[in-house]
Amino acid sequence: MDPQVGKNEHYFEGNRILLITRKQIFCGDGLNRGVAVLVTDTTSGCPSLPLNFIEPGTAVMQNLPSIVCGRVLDPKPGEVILDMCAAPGNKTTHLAALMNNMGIIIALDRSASRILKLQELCKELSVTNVLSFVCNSVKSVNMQMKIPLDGQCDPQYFETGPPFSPCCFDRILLDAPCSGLGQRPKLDHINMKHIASLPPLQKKLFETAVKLLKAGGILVYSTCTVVVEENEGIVRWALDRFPCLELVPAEPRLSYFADSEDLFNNTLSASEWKCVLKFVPSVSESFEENACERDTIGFFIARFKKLM
Ligand SMILES: C[S@@+](CC[C@H](N)C(=O)[O-])C[C@H]1O[C@@H](n2cnc3c(N)ncnc32)[C@H](O)[C@@H]1O
Repeated sequence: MDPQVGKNEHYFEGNRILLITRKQIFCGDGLNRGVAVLVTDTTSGCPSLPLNFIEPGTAVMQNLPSIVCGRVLDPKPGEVILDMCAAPGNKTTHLAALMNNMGIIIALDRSASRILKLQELCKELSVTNVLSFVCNSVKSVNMQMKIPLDGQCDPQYFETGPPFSPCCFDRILLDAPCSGLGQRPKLDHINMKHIASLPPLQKKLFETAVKLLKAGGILVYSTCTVVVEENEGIVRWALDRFPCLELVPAEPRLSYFADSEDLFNNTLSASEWKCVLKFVPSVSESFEENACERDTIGFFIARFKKLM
């Protein structure tokens, strides 16, 4: 079993009994504690979990595609890993577990409050190989710097934080800021201007990742959205722009991923779309038997190898 526990988002849909009202929570005397909404049954059929289901410090709840993401990066003990948009650290801590706490993970995020959460999570889970920094990852490379040969896997070299010299990471996870439209519906939050601003930011982060990656290194790009411009569009752009990159199969390939060519909007060739993993929420199937095993949030994962 993965060190972390996956759960799909349909857990939240179903019948519930309201035990404490919103007004009582926010305008009350502060004495209303405990369960506010009792879930009696869910559309997925998944049972609701008791509050103390997970002993603190032993595991983290994550959706299935997020767990697959760590497996696709496939970090090895002793390697130097960069997690470019790391907070609150769900994937970072998974990577640390996969590395048995050996090697170095540099975790960056531009949100100071979220980096604090990442640090708390690392402490709670006894993660010891993560160095975290508040940083705009677009600026995490300095092309003038050179990594000393003996600094290749030396925590001291990385302790001072970004910017780093080019070509100093074995593997990089770019779990990009995205529109999040693969998550549970949050239609009231959709802002077209914000969505349009994301691909340019994703491209800048990607470009920095390519510079920071060693020759022979692995770069995993992921989002929790279903927007083509943020997924296949970024892969197309990256393959056209960086001849040093090869799209390689994202594995493990689970039966959950959407396996139909038309889902990829002709942005990728047939051989390219076979390499990426696209998870699609299959709402129409959610009442069928075992639906909760196949259904996931919308998620996209692509794996690249830097050839030179
Ligand atoms: C999808 S979330 C990351 C989730 C995280 N990987 C996890 O599994 O817990 C995207 C993150 O990107 C961060 N972010 C957005 N723009 C950034 C930038 N320019 N540099 C670094 N982090 C950024 C956000 O603060 C947010 O925490």
